Amino acid sequence: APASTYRHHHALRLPRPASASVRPAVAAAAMSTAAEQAVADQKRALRTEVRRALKALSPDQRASEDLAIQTTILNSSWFKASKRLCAYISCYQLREVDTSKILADCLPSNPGQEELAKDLYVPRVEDKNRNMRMLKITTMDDLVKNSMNILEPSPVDASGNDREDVLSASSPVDLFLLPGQAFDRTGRRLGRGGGYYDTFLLKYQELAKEKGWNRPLLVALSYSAQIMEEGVIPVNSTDVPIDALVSSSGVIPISPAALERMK
Ligand SMILES: Nc1nc2c(c(=O)[nH]1)N(C=O)[C@@H](CNc1ccc(C(=O)N[C@@H](CCC(=O)O)C(=O)O)cc1)CN2
Ligand SMILES: Nc1ncnc2c1ncn2[C@@H]1O[C@H](COP(=O)(O)OP(=O)(O)OP(=O)(O)O)[C@@H](O)[C@H]1O
Repeated sequence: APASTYRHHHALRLPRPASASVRPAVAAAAMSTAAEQAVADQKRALRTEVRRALKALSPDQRASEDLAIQTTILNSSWFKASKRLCAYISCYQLREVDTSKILADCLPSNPGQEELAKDLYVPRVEDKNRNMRMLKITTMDDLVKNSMNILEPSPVDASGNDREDVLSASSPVDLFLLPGQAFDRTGRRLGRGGGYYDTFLLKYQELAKEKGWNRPLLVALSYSAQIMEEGVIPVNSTDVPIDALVSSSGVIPISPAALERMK
């Protein structure tokens, strides 16, 4: 059943060293370095495999999946009801599912229409030490290309004011739209290997808990070629499970929260 699988998301499906089985109470975070290394190696191999599969997609195939995924999201009640969200700025060269129509829908289209817009926060990488912030933008003109060729907001706006950091905001985010390399129907998500999103999501979830906020829905956007069979994606204790997946075939709700909020 999806719900129980979800709860056991962090179970490591690897042969464990004998020492681990005689000490079953050992915390996942204290797992042996060898097991963590095996997971890291398996992740790297899977990323290479998926990168190859995505390169084989024709531009037409991609465009049709990009349209179907974005249309599903834009027409959904859960997206329409979201007032504040964090989303990624898709990078075509990295073969990420396009988010441009969704971003355009969130931003105010005309001056004076601000009240119809959603609050939109997008990632900015601060350093190679897994530090990423989510900063508020109000127009696509707020974005500049970084050294990785991904568009991201400058830390200050045109008037010289610091952009609002979502972790300093006084109200919660309703929805996260997440990128990734591979996903499965139990909620596992494989990123690009920087650990940026897992680190950020953990920080956000700690803040939400402290403030007594509802948890946001964590929704990943996926080409069909990125959806893996159960058990293929290796996970460790820092991987944050997703609530739902959107592919060109529609929404795949996974967590109890998604089953409740996305019907
Ligand atoms: N659109 C988008 N923005 C994002 C992310 C993302 O995955 N997608 N990130 C999520 O973390 C952060 C940036 N992290 C990134 C990590 C790796 C690469 C990248 O170009 N990786 C190459 C391989 C590089 C290598 O192995 O040397 C690749 O994946 O092909 C880009 C961004 C924040 N912003
Ligand atoms: N919350 C965290 N605290 C400390 N280290 C972390 C955390 N999250 C991830 N890491 C570390 O970051 C590195 C990359 O992690 P992993 O391979 O899971 O990234 P990913 O899922 O591909 O990336 P992302 O989360 O950016 O999508 C690993 O060494 C992992 O242990």
